[in-house]
Amino acid sequence: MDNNILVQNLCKQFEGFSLDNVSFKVPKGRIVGFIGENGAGKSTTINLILNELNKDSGQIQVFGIDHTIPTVKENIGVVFDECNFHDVFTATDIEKILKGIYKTWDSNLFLQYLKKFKIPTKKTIGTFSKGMKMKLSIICAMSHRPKLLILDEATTGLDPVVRDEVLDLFLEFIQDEDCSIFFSSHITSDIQKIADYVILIHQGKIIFEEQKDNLVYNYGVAKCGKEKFAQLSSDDYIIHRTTNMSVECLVHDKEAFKRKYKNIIVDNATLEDIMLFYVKGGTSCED
Ligand SMILES: Nc1ncnc2c1ncn2[C@@H]1O[C@H](COP(=O)(O)OP(=O)(O)OP(=O)(O)O)[C@@H](O)[C@H]1O
Repeated sequence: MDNNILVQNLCKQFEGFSLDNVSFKVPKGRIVGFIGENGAGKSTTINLILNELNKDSGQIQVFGIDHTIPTVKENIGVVFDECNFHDVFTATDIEKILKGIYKTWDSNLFLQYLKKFKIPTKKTIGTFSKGMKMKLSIICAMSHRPKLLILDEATTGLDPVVRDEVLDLFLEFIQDEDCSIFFSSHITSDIQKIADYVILIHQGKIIFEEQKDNLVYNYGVAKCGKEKFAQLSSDDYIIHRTTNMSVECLVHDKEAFKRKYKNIIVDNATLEDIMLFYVKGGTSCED
């Protein structure tokens, strides 16, 4: 079993939205970033994996077995974009509760994380800032030593310094080759920084599942005037969009493109650029 998550032909219909034949995998020892616009279907997919929602059809395996088998959840650490702990509790109270739930709870690890992220043990959560609540949620998800972390917008609300520390913690986590992280975020720079694979979902459909290095090292944005654009072969770019005077094209092999079209400027493409091309569209090359 090479994958900690395997999703095949997953479908879920809501009024006005459908998750449409979604398939992807989260390999062991890897971080997979899940990106897409608001309402694309990221949280729905995550809730289906966690069996918080019932699927209409398709298969979901976690750790090589059906995701509905109760023992599966014991090995998953989950963080949502909101802290679900009650305001009257302290971090120490939360520890007592979670210690009773998870057989693998590691109190020393929990205390180390609290210290590292400067979370007070005796103050009530009601007095915490949003960032402190987020950090506590992440710490709790990791302190029972899960094999899989599922994070839905978990770094939103953290300042850049703390985000960086948390991302380092995630990288440390997958040093154990059995562990994986499935990570949705609107902060594409976080995903660009730590993900091994990137999945883009748009309007309930998977647009691509790609190695991050392929996206950031090989994709590019070519910029030219309308006359030069008219001379391009449509096989050499994926999508184009027209601005007032010029045309921008997303290309999947910037070096090959530069060799063929020596007088056209090609910039590196960030994950955000790539996502915007696919999501906002432009004019696809078939048009
Ligand atoms: N329980 C539900 N009942 C009806 N519709 C739902 C339900 N949950 C989600 N939806 C709809 O499914 C669509 C996808 O929502 P989802 O929360 O999965 O998107 P998302 O990609 O996580 O978005 P965001 O980035 O804004 O969190 C939306 O149109 C939403 O209104």
